[in-house]
Amino acid sequence: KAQTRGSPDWDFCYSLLNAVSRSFSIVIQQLPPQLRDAVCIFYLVLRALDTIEDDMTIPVDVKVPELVKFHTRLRDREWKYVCGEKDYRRLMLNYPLVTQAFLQLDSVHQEVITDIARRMGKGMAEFIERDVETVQDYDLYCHYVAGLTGLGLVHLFKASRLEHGDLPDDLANSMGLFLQKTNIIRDYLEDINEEPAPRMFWPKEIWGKYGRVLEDFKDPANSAAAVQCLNHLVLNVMRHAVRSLEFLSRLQDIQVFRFCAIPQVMAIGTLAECFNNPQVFTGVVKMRRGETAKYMVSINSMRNVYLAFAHFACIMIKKCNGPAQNDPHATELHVVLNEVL
Ligand SMILES: COc1cccc([C@H]2O[C@H](CC(=O)N[C@@H](CC(=O)O)C(=O)O)C(=O)N(CC(C)(C)C)c3ccc(Cl)cc32)c1OC
Repeated sequence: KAQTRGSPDWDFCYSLLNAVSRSFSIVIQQLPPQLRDAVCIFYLVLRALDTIEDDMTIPVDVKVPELVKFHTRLRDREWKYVCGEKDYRRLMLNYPLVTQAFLQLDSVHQEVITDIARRMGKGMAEFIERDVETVQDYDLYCHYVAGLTGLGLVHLFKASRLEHGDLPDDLANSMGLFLQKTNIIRDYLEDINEEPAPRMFWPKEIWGKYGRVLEDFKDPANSAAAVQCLNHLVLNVMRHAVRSLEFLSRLQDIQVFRFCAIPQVMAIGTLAECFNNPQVFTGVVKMRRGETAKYMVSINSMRNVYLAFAHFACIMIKKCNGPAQNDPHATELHVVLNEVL
């Protein structure tokens, strides 16, 4: 194509991707060429939208219109909105380079990314003005910020003609909820200590059964109640595991499969670490580094995904039969885990 305004700086876009998504950028770069650039730009576009949503120094009356209008900026070569910290700030400062690359994508890919950015920005704006109270709010918020990403990716897979199977919205949505809810659970301490103002997404309908205010769980004296709340939330997210496996089982391209499966395996590994673990309230619980690397190379088949899911499900079942045996939700988790198995 005749480059009307200089060719996009793809090296810069991929260096930004490496900066903002650590291990995951490697998996994106292994995608087939007809999908790789679209996913790289989709990731950076969503990361920019997320950076605006996350920046607590932006006044609400400025942030809400910015989020709602974000999708109209995708074609504006001059637009940038400098906010956020560190590598995310570098993304926002250099955002016109992302726009230049976005405008080189196939028009179908541009349309998918624009539609998701529009719906996500609108959803984020809705939750700037109200908190996550009920479990229904929790599912809706996670649908907006993560489920929509899953839906958009399915459209990109189809447009690139790499996937032809039936990948319905509720399965794609579950892929997002499984990842987002896991992050929300894992990041309790990081989020509640956030300056200048914490933004918490734990649904009050659940945590309200275990404490008066979310901060109560930071107090070691409330550790038993905090862990019971944590286990209740792990049970809630594990309900999406079966749909996540169903989605993965329908994929046809091996690189698309790895791209989708690796984050899901990391998520259930994180959940197994977090379940019944009081350290969630004193530090950030992560999978052991060696385990992450092992799964990055070994997740090449549905068989290996089942083995990984079964491995982590058994870790949680052992906790249900051991230290968590008196936890009211451990019994129900046992049922959900047996479904996974
Ligand atoms: C079918 O759906 C998917 C299939 C494959 C991957 C993802 C999903 O996985 C990463 C994985 C990732 O980004 N991992 C990070 C670790 C971390 O940030 O915790 C990393 O390894 O650096 C992730 O976390 N999110 C962010 C959301 C969950 C909000 C969607 C994400 C953001 C943009 C895109 Cl294009 C994709 C994803 C999917 O999205 C649901």
